[in-house]
Amino acid sequence: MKLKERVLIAVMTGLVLLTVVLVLDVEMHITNPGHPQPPAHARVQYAFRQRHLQKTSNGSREALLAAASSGQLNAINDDPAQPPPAEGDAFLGVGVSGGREEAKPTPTSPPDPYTDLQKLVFKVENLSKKNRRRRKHWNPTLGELLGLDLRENATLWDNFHLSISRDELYPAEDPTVGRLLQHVVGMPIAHISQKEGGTQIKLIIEFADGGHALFKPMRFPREQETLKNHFYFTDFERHNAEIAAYHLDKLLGFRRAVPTVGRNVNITRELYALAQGDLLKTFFISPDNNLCFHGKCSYYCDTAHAICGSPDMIEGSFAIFLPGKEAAPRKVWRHPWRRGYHKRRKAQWEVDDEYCELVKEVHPYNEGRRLLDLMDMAVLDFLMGNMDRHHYETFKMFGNYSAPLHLDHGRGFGKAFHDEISILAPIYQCCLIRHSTLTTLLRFQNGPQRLSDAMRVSMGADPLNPILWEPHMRALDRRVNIILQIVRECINKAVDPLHVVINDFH
Ligand SMILES: Nc1ncnc2c1ncn2[C@@H]1O[C@H](COP(=O)(O)OP(=O)(O)OP(=O)(O)O)[C@@H](O)[C@H]1O
Ligand SMILES: [Mn+2]
Repeated sequence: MKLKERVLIAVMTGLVLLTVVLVLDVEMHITNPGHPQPPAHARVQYAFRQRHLQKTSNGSREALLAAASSGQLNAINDDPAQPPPAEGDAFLGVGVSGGREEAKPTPTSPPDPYTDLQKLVFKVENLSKKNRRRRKHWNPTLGELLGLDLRENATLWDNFHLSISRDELYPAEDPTVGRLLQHVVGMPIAHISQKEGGTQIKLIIEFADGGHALFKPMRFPREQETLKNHFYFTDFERHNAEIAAYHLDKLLGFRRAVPTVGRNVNITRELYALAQGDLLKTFFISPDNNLCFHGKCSYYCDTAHAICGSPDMIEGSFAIFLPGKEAAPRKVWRHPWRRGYHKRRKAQWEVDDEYCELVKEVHPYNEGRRLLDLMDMAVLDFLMGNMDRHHYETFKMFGNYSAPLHLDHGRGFGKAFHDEISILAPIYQCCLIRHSTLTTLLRFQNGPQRLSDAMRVSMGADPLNPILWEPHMRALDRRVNIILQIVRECINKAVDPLHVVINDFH
């Protein structure tokens, strides 16, 4: 093509593009006659300035709330850039997840049904039926221990708190949790404050009805993986991991993770308008005109790592708050398989294959359910790739035979293509697994509903669905198989397989 022709084509293309832009512009004016909507970014700036002026001229809480209710701070509609929650069946469909869906590889060989493990599970079951000395299992609730009855008109919050039992945070079939999570998605926010302790920013949200939740904001899109040169202890927290972990823990039958739900938050109206003190000082408008904040904490609470809206809408996870520490104090335990939290130092369990023998000797792992609970925790953490299990907590009131709480999963689901086998160290070093957990894993291995299918259904109810990037879903199924392989190896080398698979009636 000659130069002259090329120039001509370029000019023509330019003209066509200009016409398209003009037509679109005219159309926008036609659809909004008389109500020229300022662009969303401009509205954010306006609201930010309003709040800033309010703060400097009159710092009183009343003035701020008045400003908020008068609409000055409510000038922003819900962000049109944020799509509405996906339809109920969207999670089943293909291609609805913004390109996250990928073609599933066809398996080359059928999955191993682990018939050897199935037979063993069956045997353990029969044996426990035979020597059924099954004393009535004592499983009190917080309500019972505190002497507080659940009245007819009890709030959903009270219902949840008082029904927490020694064995689990919520009963399997109870509708309260589902209702409470729905409630949290719609409830107006009344107060916010930063949660002290912990490394990354978290807000305590107080709702208009007095209930509380722990809010972790979104930092990255779902497909972003843990940065290659980051350790587990410098990894950024992921709000969607908190949500997914709740569903995973529930599907595994543990019910030890705090119920958590996703919600879109308007930073201007729901955070900035309510922020105070040091937190308020960290709000700013980014060069791209988005409303940001970073709060105060020991990791990533600075301008370079701010949480930014689009332009002021942001996703976050809302974990139902546990009962106050005054009413139901908790005990914090150091996890025996805690990692080094240091860029060079290793923990003892990483260099000592006999480490479990030491753990088995010490309280509270030398009796009761706790050692098996650590095996369950390893299953949960391995499935989501969580290496950040440094401590765990229990309710003091339930004593040493209570289930541990599964808290803090923000660093799960960071590497979809890497399976971190060392997370299973408690299992392969102790060669121990709870009978009910092994049964559940075999069920997911053999279907008809695989773990990823069950997760898809369960998380489909969340307003921020899809919660996980597809490769993480495939990782779940792959990792079920890995756990079963490791249990098989344990059984093959065990003197007595009945010392590996334990039925403790939980
Ligand atoms: N739902 C909840 N209700 C009440 N307290 C909670 C809840 N979730 C977490 N906490 C408390 O807040 C602490 C910090 O939360 P979390 O561990 O999620 O944050 P973090 O920044 O990851 O902390 P860390 O850096 O210590 O791992 C927890 O150890 C726990 O005691
Ligand atoms: Mn953490």
